[in-house]
Amino acid sequence: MAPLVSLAGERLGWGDSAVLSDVSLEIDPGERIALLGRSGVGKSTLLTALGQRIAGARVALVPQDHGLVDALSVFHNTWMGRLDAAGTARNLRILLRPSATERAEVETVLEQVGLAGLGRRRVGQLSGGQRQRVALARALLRGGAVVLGDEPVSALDPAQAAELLGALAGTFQTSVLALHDLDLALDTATRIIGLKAGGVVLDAPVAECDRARLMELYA
Ligand SMILES: Nc1ncnc2c1ncn2[C@@H]1O[C@H](COP(=O)(O)OP(=O)(O)OP(=O)(O)O)[C@@H](O)[C@H]1O
Repeated sequence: MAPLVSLAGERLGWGDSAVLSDVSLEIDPGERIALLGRSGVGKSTLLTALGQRIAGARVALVPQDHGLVDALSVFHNTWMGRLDAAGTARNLRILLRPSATERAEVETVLEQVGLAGLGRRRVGQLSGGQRQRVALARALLRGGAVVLGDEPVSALDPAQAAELLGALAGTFQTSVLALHDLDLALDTATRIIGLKAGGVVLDAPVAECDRARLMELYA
């Protein structure tokens, strides 16, 4: 089985400045990877690099800042996940007058994230947790083989977080999710990648990880 993406001794960063050095890893279809490490260590940098390098698979993103347009409705922000599936004319028509089918498709994912009935609400009027759930709904509507998420459930309570990670697992075969909740990582991932001091210092199946080992990433 060919890996989805393969990095070999790569230096990752922004412009001339390296954030991570000598990064070597392969990600296979079906893996559920939790990406861990202290704030600023380079989790977003690695996720960005993976998003740029995964070829031949449809990828959905849940960015840390949610990437929403406040002035638009929940429906429109959710539909953005599908913008690439239609031409400009159809997208403009959907922006102005979505069909019953398109509304129903969006409502299905809004129900999955607990936002049923809020399609007409402006995103600017939502709470932080609701905004994060719109970003998750957009990824679910987009669908595909892979989801890359940057703290995708950080604004949710533990039960909601577990439920929505389950929804992602039900839609996407492969996931790479930066998480800060170690228990959630241990409960939901198949593999843990830990970053520290400019590199990957842990890359192991979840069965070989426990809380103490993960805590070393934050020491
Ligand atoms: N878009 C960007 N342009 C330039 N530099 C960036 C960009 N994103 C992150 N950086 C820099 O890369 C370094 C690593 O940041 P990154 O966001 O990857 O860490 P992180 O582990 O995701 O942090 P956090 O947990 O706080 O989100 C930081 O020094 C940051 O300033």
